[in-house]
Amino acid sequence: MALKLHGLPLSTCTGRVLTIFHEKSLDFELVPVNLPAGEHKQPAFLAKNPFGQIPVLEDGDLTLFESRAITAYVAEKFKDTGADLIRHNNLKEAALVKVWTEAESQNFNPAISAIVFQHLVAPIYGMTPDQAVIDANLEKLAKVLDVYEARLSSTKYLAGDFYSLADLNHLPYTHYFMKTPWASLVNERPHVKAWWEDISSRPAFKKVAEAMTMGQK
Ligand SMILES: N[C@@H](CCC(=O)N[C@@H](CSO)C(=O)NCC(=O)O)C(=O)O
Repeated sequence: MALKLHGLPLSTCTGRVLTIFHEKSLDFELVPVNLPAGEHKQPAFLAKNPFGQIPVLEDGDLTLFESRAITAYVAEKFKDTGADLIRHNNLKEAALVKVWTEAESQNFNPAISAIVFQHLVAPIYGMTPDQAVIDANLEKLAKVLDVYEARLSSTKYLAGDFYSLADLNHLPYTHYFMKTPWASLVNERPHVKAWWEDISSRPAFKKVAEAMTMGQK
């Protein structure tokens, strides 16, 4: 068993890696990390990821952290297995996958992750959601989704007319966002809505989504 993933099934960033594992039908071992007990801040885990966060992937003597770097590694290593997620035979398509993968990390993620944290995660830790933070990030997310709506009116997926790593990296946070009172931000944009329904209905993600609940239905 070469692939050992340290994380939790309900974790968004762990979910990115679990999703590509299923897209490629890879064997792997999921090693739970006890976040409530602070295991991820202990020396043994910090030796794997000095930033003290999940997920971490161990593949033989290679240890990786940062979920998007991990999904890119898996997509490259297993580029001839299962779905082609990085378009390695087409330089232009591969470049557009990189553009929209960065767009997720740099523009989409900061806004959506703040909303999901405040609304779903903070209460788990006994904290009151900060509505001002939510409102500010809803405004940012709306602007990002306007860009997505325009893009998706000309291509089926973000990088082109093919599903790619760029779409995959969006799945976990959007899954939780759709459980918040602001799912209309996606649903009121027809191309974004159709894109979300398409990518979230892929069998690989449906398997992962089953475990992605934070107490709510
Ligand atoms: N940029 C990194 C973020 C990892 C992260 O936030 N991990 C969270 C759980 S993800 O839901 C985490 O480990 N939180 C605990 C903490 O930060 O202390 C990545 O993409 O891997």
